Amino acid sequence: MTPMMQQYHEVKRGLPRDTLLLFRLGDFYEMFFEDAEIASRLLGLTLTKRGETPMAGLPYHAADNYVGKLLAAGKKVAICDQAEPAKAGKLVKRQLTRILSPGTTLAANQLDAARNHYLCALAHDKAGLHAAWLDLSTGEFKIATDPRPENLLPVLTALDPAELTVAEGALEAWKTAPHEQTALHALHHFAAARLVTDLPAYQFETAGGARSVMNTLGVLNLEGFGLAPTHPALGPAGALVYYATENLCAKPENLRGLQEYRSARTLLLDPATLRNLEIFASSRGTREASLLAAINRSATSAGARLLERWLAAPTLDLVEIHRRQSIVGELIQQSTRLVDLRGLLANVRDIPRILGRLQNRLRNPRELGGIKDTLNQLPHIRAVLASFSSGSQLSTLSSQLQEFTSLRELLPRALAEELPADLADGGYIRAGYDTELDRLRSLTTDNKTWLSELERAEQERTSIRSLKVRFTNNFGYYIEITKANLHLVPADYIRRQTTVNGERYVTESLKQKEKEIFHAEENALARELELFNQLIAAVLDESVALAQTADTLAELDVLAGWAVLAREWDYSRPVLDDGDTLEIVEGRHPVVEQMLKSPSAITANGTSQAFVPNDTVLAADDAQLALITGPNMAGKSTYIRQVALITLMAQIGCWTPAKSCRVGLVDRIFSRVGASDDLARGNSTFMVEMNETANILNNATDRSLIILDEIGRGTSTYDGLSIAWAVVEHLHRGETKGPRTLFATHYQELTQLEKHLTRLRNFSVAVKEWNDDIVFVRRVIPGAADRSYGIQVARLAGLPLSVIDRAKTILAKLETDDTSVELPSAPKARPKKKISVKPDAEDSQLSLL
Ligand SMILES: Nc1ncnc2c1ncn2[C@@H]1O[C@H](COP(=O)(O)OP(=O)(O)OP(=O)(O)O)[C@@H](O)[C@H]1O
Repeated sequence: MTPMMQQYHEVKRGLPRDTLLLFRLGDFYEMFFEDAEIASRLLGLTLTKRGETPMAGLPYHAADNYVGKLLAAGKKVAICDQAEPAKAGKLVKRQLTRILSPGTTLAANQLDAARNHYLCALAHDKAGLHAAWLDLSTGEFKIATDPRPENLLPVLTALDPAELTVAEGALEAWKTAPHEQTALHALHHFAAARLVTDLPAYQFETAGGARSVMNTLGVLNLEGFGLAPTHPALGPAGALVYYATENLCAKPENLRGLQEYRSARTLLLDPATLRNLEIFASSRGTREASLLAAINRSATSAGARLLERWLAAPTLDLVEIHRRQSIVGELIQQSTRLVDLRGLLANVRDIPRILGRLQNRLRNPRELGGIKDTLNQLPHIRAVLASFSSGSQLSTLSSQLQEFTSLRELLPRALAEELPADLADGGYIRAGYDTELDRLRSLTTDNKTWLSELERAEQERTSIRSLKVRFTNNFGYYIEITKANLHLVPADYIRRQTTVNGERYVTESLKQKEKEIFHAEENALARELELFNQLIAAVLDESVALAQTADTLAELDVLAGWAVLAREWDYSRPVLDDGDTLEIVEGRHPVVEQMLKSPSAITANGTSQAFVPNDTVLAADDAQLALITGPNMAGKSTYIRQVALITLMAQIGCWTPAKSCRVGLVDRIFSRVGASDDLARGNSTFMVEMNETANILNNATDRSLIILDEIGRGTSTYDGLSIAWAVVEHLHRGETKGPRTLFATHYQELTQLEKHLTRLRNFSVAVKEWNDDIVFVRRVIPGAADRSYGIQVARLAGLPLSVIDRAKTILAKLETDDTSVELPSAPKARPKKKISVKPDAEDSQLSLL
């Protein structure tokens, strides 16, 4: 084995398995053996062979892009660089620079700017679920523990980590847990869908975790973060720090602290609800048409990420909600200033991620340029904010923005106008900033003038007018003489190379000058680097203040975006309190409303359908349960979703699409909507529906908001009806109150429950009949619907007329028959009584045949 191959194997041996090693050889990163085969397949690189060794290479300057693709394919990539300048004939030292994995990458082009990027560690024991999560690109670091995994899984799902770490064997243990341990199965379900990295179990021990966390944060104890050293989530936190350190090949330098997340302080949105209500992604999996997209008007990526965090864990803190609302209110008042502010924010760069890279040794001149541009905006932003009334929430926010006077003066003075992406290119320090650098640079320019003068002088001396002084990377400087003039070449020329058209020569003085030029360039680059490092140090000295200012800017950005949104769509400020009512006057669905106005929804004659607003009144102890019936396509699902979305928007501090709205704080929003199946994991549509319903019935409190759409539809009519019925009764079971619930159904029979369940109210979505047609008016009105118009809607959908006619005949027959069933065993205070339900479909069908 060659010494270089030995070096390769030594590095490779130390890597975790499944990690591709990119080994720097000159201007290329090479991969060998199986790595070469995998990478050539994933990246479309040519697979070559040296001897028996398969290899594939990629140019080092394009590495970021290729690595991005490998990470996206779920691979981990180790980068091994040359640790000293190469010398001919000598094996250069090489060292592992960093390992990149989907959860620990920091390069801007490998991260979605508008999304947080979490690495998460999980451990489960008798005391419950312990979790830690870390966004290495911004330094956000949190832990949480909860005896009930169900309380943590919602927020973890919303965070959508790019990578998980668990103790070896944990995944298998969760998978094979006894069937009734549903929490463990949910945990397995959550983990199995992601990239999971196993770590030895001892990395998850609490005491060791506490030590490595303190060590990384540079603190002597965790009291400053309000955490005891025995907090069980310190185990996973330690595992995260260990894994990040391994990957960065250094301690992560940008962790700012450790915060505890408490589920009791946030509105929980369980995973099914996040999906059903299309909070972060639409049902098609795109961000477009999600609630997030509908309410995001941020001008900066840090703002977009903050909004994502607010939505993932809406607060239950009324003071905080009111603070956000008031700032939106102040901004709305001053429309021209709001426009100015947004213009300034658009020039704010991604400071949290820039700092993350600078602190973790990923440095290039453009990052400093980003800081410079942002700092330039600060005085203007503060000036705009100062023109709002003093003593307000906005002025408090403004006071958290620092000015960084000396950095703001230093960076524009030091940095050139155009910045290269690579330090090696040089030229990023402005002329006039440093006299030493200017002197070194002038040597280079002087030398270049010398070269052009040499060319002129040699042309004269030799009488060869085509004589040229040229430069290539391989040969350095030389004099080029064409074939026709070779007889004129003076004796002191030294021949170096023959080309197709002529010969290349050097002279002693040219060789000497070449040395001087290279030396001067090298010295200039070295001086630039020195100055660059001083600038980085000056920036990092302010890193804490910069990070705080960046947080404030992100907040301002989200809130200014909401002010624009509220103006654009005529939103109003909701009233939030700790009561348990929910009143919405003229509420609209934020996403559907925007879609109806989108260019694609505008018809050929230039009109678009307007969204029809509707009211809602719910109260835990009064109108607790709204049962909504109505024809297909009438707007039931839209209506119940809009209530949930308005509530959620209100609780993150956003204004809401309603004329007015009052929300008594909600601790959880649950939803069971539509039919989705999970066939890949062995669950039928009905099973998913029942799982989700079970979760709601087991976990809802009197403070929760529940929306249920067509419960029981996935099974036979009677089974479905009975289940729906029992679910309604269960939700109404409290003596005086229960969770605020909206229940949309096609089971007309359920409307009769209004007579027996005191807190149930019937509503329906009205339609108008026109001959045999129906017209949707989208109005929710009190009282039950009388029929479901399924056949008319089916006709609108284009079912063949013969089928429609036949269906009508069958329906007429079914409706003339009558049978009765007993009410299921009644909850107290309900007299036993018979109500009519549809006849047994099976029998009647037979008689029709
Ligand atoms: N208030 C409204 N204003 C305008 N358009 C609406 C309104 N509500 C619903 N729509 C439109 O009507 C369509 C059907 O609504 P939705 O899916 O809520 O009906 P549904 O009653 O739940 O139907 P089904 O019972 O068949 O599931 C929606 O796609 C939406 O575009």
